[in-house]
Amino acid sequence: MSLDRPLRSVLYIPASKPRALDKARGLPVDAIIFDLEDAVTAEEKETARGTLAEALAQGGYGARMKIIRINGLDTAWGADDARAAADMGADAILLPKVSSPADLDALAAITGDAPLWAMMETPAGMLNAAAIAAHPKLQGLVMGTNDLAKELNTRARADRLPLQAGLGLCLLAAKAHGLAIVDGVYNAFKDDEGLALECEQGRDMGFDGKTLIHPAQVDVTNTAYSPSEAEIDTARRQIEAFDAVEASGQGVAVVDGKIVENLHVETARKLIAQAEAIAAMAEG
Ligand SMILES: CC(C)(COP(=O)(O)OP(=O)(O)OC[C@H]1O[C@@H](n2cnc3c(N)ncnc32)[C@H](O)[C@@H]1OP(=O)(O)O)[C@@H](O)C(=O)NCCC(=O)NCCSC(=O)C[C@H](O)C(=O)O
Ligand SMILES: [Mg+2]
Repeated sequence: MSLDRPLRSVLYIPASKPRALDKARGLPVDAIIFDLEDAVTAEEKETARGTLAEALAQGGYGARMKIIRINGLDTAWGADDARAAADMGADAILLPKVSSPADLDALAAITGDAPLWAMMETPAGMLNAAAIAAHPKLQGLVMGTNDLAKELNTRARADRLPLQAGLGLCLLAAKAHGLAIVDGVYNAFKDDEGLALECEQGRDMGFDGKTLIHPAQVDVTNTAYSPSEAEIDTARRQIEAFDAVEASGQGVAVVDGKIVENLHVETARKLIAQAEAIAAMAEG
């Protein structure tokens, strides 16, 4: 069920803010999370639902993936959000604070066949990541690193050492079940250097992209999560070299002093496909 679309930049937009909802129509993001949860005050929850329904009915979001984050089903708004979201024509519905597959069962009982995504941001969610990722309606995981840090009572560190166990468990669960997985937000939205470092760490770890809170974070993130020219060049040379040795009956090529086997060629082909998908996305 792996998604073949780019998910480098996944921008949260408070569903209560018409100006931000409009601005996103022109931003080069791969996906949008229309947020009814934490970015919306209790007083605005009901009206935000209507504002979002209007914005989505109006359209204009192009090829960007449209994900609606509802409130938890244990809140006063969750069930109504879920019913409304199922009718808004989004690509997925995102449930916050998923701690077990039963949370997704409860949502699916309301939303029927709609594809689901899960926020991974509780200690129980980390421990149950494999069972959550196996849910038949689930297509993607979003790391909620702010909530996770709060629950774990960690202190913020640039290397995110206190979060690594949780990030790793969720990555393993997503990969084992062919799900998309995007990293948590970087709160200091004016700090491009810190964001670039965190993106690089996330990409090295295997995330498909990063969630964002402000338009100023989009370009840094898209660049960090796109294959570079050097990576594309190496991938092409690996494919060519392997094709050549294979034609002569051998199974191992050497490129830049490193061996290239079948599995490396698979990775290289995936990287080229990713670059092509990004180019197609840019063309709209
Ligand atoms: C962080 C902000 C409150 C800053 O808002 P503001 O001061 O209005 O920013 P700017 O004046 O710099 O905005 C410039 C223009 O950009 C538009 N804008 C701002 N943010 C967004 C956005 N997210 N999407 C689209 N457009 C946006 C403004 O409207 C301005 O437009 P214009 O006037 O036309 O030039 C604000 O950025 C914000 O609210 N961000 C979202 C915060 C949010 O979504 N939080 C919840 C998600 S994070 C989370 O929950 C993580 C997870 O659950 C966890 O546990 O980790
Ligand atoms: Mg959260």
